[in-house]
Amino acid sequence: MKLMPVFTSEAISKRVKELGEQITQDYKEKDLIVVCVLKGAFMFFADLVREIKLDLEVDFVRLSSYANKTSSSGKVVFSKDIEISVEGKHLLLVEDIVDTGHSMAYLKKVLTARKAKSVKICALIDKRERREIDVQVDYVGFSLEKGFIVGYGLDYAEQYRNLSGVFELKFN
Ligand SMILES: O=P(O)(O)OC[C@H]1O[C@H](OP(=O)(O)OP(=O)(O)O)[C@H](O)[C@@H]1O
Ligand code: HPA
Ligand SMILES: [Mg+2]
Repeated sequence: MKLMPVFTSEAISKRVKELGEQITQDYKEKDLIVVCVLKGAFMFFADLVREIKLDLEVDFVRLSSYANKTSSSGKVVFSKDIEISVEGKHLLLVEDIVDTGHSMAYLKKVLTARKAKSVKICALIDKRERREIDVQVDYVGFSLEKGFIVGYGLDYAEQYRNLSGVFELKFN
């Protein structure tokens, strides 16, 4: 296996700053909860919330997909739910990558049903090729057509999450 550089840590931090500025503008005077989708988003989330210059709350969710990783059946459940009551609050879901779209579609549906005032999605990477559900990614760090991506929180078999940059994993 080989790691091919895709985004350097410098490029990521520049983009995270821009996203933070945009989010800061959009959520002025609003009750905001920023939700980290574990585990992959932990690093992006930690950097992003520091670039959002607003009073906000943070919470964490973990989803587990019953699907095997190559062909998603779209079955998603919580393995850790958020703890803050979302009713009347604006939620920003922070993801590392949107791939088939099932995880975000599920989370958005469930949290909207709990009467959140709004539910938006911020993803470091919007990967288009395998999308199965049309889910709107409101804040996109980077768009990619395809490739298996690791680093900056993203894993392959739980490895590579601690890399500072983003890489494409080449299997041959
Ligand atoms: O758009 P989808 O096809 O639903 O896939 C995207 C999700 O899958 C990965 O999570 P994973 O289940 O690997 O958990 P992890 O974040 O703990 O690695 C990734 O981090 C996203 O959360
Ligand atoms: O490209 C990816 N990398 C890591 N995890 C993922 N989960 C869905 N797609 C990916
Ligand atoms: Mg993973």
